[in-house]
Amino acid sequence: MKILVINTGSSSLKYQILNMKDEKLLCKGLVERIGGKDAKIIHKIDGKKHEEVIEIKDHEKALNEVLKLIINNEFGCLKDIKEIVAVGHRVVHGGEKFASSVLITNEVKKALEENIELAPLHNPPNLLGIEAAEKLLPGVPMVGVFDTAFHQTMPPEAYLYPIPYEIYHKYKIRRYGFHGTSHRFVSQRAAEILNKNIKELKIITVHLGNGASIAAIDGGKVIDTSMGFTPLEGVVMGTRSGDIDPSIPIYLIRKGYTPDEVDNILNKKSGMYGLSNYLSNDMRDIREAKSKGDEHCKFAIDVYVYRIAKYIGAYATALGGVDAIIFTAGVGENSTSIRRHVCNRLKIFGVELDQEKNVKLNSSEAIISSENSKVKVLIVPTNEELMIARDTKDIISKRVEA
Ligand SMILES: Nc1ncnc2c1ncn2[C@@H]1O[C@H](COP(=O)(O)OP(=O)(O)O)[C@@H](O)[C@H]1O
Ligand SMILES: CC(=O)OP(=O)(O)O
Ligand SMILES: [Mg+2]
Repeated sequence: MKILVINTGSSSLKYQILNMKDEKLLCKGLVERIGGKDAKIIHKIDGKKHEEVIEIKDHEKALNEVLKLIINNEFGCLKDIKEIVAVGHRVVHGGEKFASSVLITNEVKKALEENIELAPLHNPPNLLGIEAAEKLLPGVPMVGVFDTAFHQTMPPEAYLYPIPYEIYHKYKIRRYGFHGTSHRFVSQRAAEILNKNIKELKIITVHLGNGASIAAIDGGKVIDTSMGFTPLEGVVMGTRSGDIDPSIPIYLIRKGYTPDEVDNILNKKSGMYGLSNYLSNDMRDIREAKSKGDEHCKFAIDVYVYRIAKYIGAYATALGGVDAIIFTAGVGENSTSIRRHVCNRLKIFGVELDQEKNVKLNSSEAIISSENSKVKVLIVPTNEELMIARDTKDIISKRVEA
């Protein structure tokens, strides 16, 4: 059973083909700079990389190029596109409607369109990806897997903002939470690694990618998470501010900035990029500059770490204890120093890293706390695509049975 997984951004499309008989990854890739004359396709199969730079005007053309590569004699992983039995799509905002993955129907698409306003950066490209796949793979069932779904178990005390109810009801302004597919994958995997029933575990998952979020998971269910109404709230991210005083945007607008300009500053020019004085949004560049004495980059890392530790402290309280802390995504999986700095601030909870394991087992799936640590600390590489493929397989199998 071969499944195509698609994750579309506003100017990018990531894809994977998995054989769900044994969950083997057959090929994967990324199209960047969709909409431009110099779009780039990076396609990988069996550790080999194939790159193309061509003009790609929209998501449909991008997917068309991807499908051509997938069946290419030299770089492909399928003989015929008809081998794809289903497509799983990452959809960022499912609103209050979707607490689990669904077969995509016209009604589901309508509901997604209604959610566009809630996630203007993420949902429109997700819909474009669905429409492109429907056109190019007619009749193939499609499944939507929502970033928000895993967080739908949050209690009202965590998802309600202290603003008038009429605003919540009228505009659906509440905490939704994102990266749910990743938090779900790594928490379940951590329970397996620890050889424990997830129902007995209090876990804090720390997803530090370009976007970043933290979740408090009690017995397998999310009770709180740091992203909110949109993926802008919470910890410091690559280019997003995370938590700030809500008066700041109002103040800037009164000073003459337009709402779009403020939106652009907070989503694209803030976070590590803003704090590093526009050096980079990439932790590797910031670390390097810090080691050469760049002050802005030193502060950027200090703020980044401090805020992550603050959230973990708050979530340990929310959970009434913590058994395991899981680091995942680009920074969480690959930055030994960020994990070290964060854990150094968590000694009050009995967190103790095994410094040697933290370095030696970097980027792999591993327990990196010391024998004496009261809290287990793990690195679990995330795999949102595998989770999406699993959900897609489950849903279409049920559909065939019914
Ligand atoms: N070796 C590394 N050390 C530190 N940070 C890294 C390393 N490799 C990747 N990263 C960070 O991970 C980020 C990308 O994370 P990723 O989870 O792939 O993000 P996204 O899925 O949001 O694009 C990069 O911007 C970079 O900051
Ligand atoms: C929801 C979100 O922030 O996703 P990403 O990290 O892919 O930008
Ligand atoms: Mg990601």
